[in-house]
Amino acid sequence: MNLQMLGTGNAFAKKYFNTNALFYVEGRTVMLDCGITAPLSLYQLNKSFNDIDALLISHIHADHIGGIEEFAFQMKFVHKRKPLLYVPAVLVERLWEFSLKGGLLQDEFYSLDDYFEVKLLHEGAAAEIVPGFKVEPILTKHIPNKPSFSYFINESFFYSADMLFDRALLESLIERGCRVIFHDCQLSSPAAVHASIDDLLTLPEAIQEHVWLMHYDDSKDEYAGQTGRMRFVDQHRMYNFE
Ligand SMILES: O=c1ccn([C@@H]2O[C@@H]3COP(=O)(O)O[C@H]3[C@H]2O)c(=O)[nH]1
Ligand SMILES: [Zn+2]
Ligand SMILES: [Zn+2]
Repeated sequence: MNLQMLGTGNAFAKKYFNTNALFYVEGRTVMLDCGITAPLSLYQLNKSFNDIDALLISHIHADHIGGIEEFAFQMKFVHKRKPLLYVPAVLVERLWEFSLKGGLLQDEFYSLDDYFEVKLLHEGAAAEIVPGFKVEPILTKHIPNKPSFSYFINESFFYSADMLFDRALLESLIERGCRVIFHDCQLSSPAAVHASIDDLLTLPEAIQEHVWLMHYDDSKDEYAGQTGRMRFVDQHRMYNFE
């Protein structure tokens, strides 16, 4: 499985773009989250939305879903194809009603299904969304009463969406065979709605070695050497994890 981040920054980052990912698996491309900066990042990589086979979303904040209107319009009117959209069932109505409907609703196009082949995911139920790419949605704490999902991929790779520090979850994933943890972070403390670097530094070094930090702000370089055994993920770099 190859992985390339469209961005590695937080919601307000200007240097690193929004934390959104491209997974390349057996000739297919899965996008995990499509934020405001995703269209420009794809363009910089010389890619188009037509290169995406499936979109998977974590939660409803613009740095994770703000690029979907352009994705939908480009697929309908430029590329004339309906891509797969995998969305946790609990998010599907609010994704349309509270976010996308304002732009996408027009005569003849009344719902998400008019733009996407919508497939529902369920918490804790792993689903092979393209061959060789199995995702287990895990409901993780982010904003009170606002569902947000992280994904355990192929029982070996954990991708936090936006989540508060959860030591017990990370320990249980390692016990289940997780070897790579891509985790959002807040560089400064105390953390409000993410895991702070200080939170993550309380993990034993044996777990820190598996942790790659993403969703950081534009002051990231000031934290070089202050992240224990944890490494920062770089935008647009190709990573291979088997
Ligand atoms: O209760 C709240 C809600 C939001 N926020 C900020 O807005 C951002 C929205 O995107 P995000 O989830 O990546 O990060 C969030 C935070 O930076 C916050 O600090 N406290
Ligand atoms: Zn975010
Ligand atoms: Zn968020």
